Amino acid sequence: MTAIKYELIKKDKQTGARLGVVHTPHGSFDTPAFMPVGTQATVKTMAPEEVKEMGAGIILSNTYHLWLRPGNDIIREAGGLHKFMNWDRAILTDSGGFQVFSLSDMRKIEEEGVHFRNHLNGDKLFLSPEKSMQIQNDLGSDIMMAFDECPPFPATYEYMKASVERTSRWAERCLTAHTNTDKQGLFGIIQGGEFEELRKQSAKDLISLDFPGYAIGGLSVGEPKDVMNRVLEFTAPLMPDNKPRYLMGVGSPDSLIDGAIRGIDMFDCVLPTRIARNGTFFTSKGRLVIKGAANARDFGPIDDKCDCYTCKNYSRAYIRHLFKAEETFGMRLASYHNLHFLMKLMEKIRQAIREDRLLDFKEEFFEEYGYNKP
Ligand SMILES: O=c1[nH]cnc2c(CCNCC3CCCCC3)c3[nH]c(NCc4cccs4)nc3cc12
Ligand SMILES: [Zn+2]
Repeated sequence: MTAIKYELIKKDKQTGARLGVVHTPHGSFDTPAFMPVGTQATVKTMAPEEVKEMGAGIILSNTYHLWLRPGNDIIREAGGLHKFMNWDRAILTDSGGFQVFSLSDMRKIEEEGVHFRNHLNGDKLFLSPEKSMQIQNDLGSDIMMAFDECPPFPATYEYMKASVERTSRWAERCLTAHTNTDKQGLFGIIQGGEFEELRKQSAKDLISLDFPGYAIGGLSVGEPKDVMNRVLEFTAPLMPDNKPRYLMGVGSPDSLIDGAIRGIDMFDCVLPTRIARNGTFFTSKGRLVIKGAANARDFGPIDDKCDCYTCKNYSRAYIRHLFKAEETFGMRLASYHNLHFLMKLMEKIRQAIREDRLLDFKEEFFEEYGYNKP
């Protein structure tokens, strides 16, 4: 059987949303799904058991970081990333390319690959489609991402066209280099910025290579949300109906709902754990910054609509104290709640698709969250 299989359960009658299941060698997960990010082989401050109990069937880890530290050789010798980090469900690794574009300013893109400097010690480094496949193979992830260029936003049509054509050539090289083991699935990444012609060309090139799944790249890089939604509107329908669609780097609660409505199945974003570390919480009534003085004597939960461990056992006053005292337990409680909030949001989206009422759900959620406020 191929490493990755997508099972389409049903389509929402109101929108392009679909309910599905992705099957991997390390178990299956329901879609639309949010995938917690574990950049350096850990979902920051969370134990794997906690990530499991909040319902995650897949997490992400980062090829670029793990290649540099501790090194893909050490992880291979440890028996692979699942064993190394004690996570026995699915893992998706990115190609490492995006970090090169977002972390290292010193870089040179050539046909062969990308030359750049190690952001930790300044050493000269080189990453190519073949090198990326070798590292991901050593990590042993269930879903690997093709090596692509995520162009800067905005970019000229000429730059974007040349970039899309190179990304398509790199995708073919990834497929050739990919050991095509039954263990690992390789996803192609559709680029093209906001240009419909280029998105069509990128999709056509990649679909002809018959990947088990596809991602939409080049978004959530600073463009306005209506631009992202417009690009999704004409890009998602270009993608095979019977394969997973992964929107990279998204996102905030409104973007998760808007992405699901346009037919996206998989999402990843560093937001929930990143904002948790400075005491910002997702709640049903919008974001809450816990350090605000108003919370000093608030003995209620972070969110009275939430049933997570944090909200069942600790008050806003206590959590504010932990952050003011720089106690790391505060970051754990915040990470747990924020991840749980997004996992619960995805469950509500899946339920709304089952009931053919995703647009109604969006209205209700946006109203209560405060997205409709001017
Ligand atoms: O075209 C793309 N190609 C490849 N990766 C992309 C990513 C990284 C997705 N998360 C990877 C994770 C792997 C595991 C560790 C954490 C990242 C993107 N992230 C964003 N926006 C969010 C952004 C985050 C930072 C700057 S923009 N747009 C993205 C576009 C691309
Ligand atoms: Zn909670």
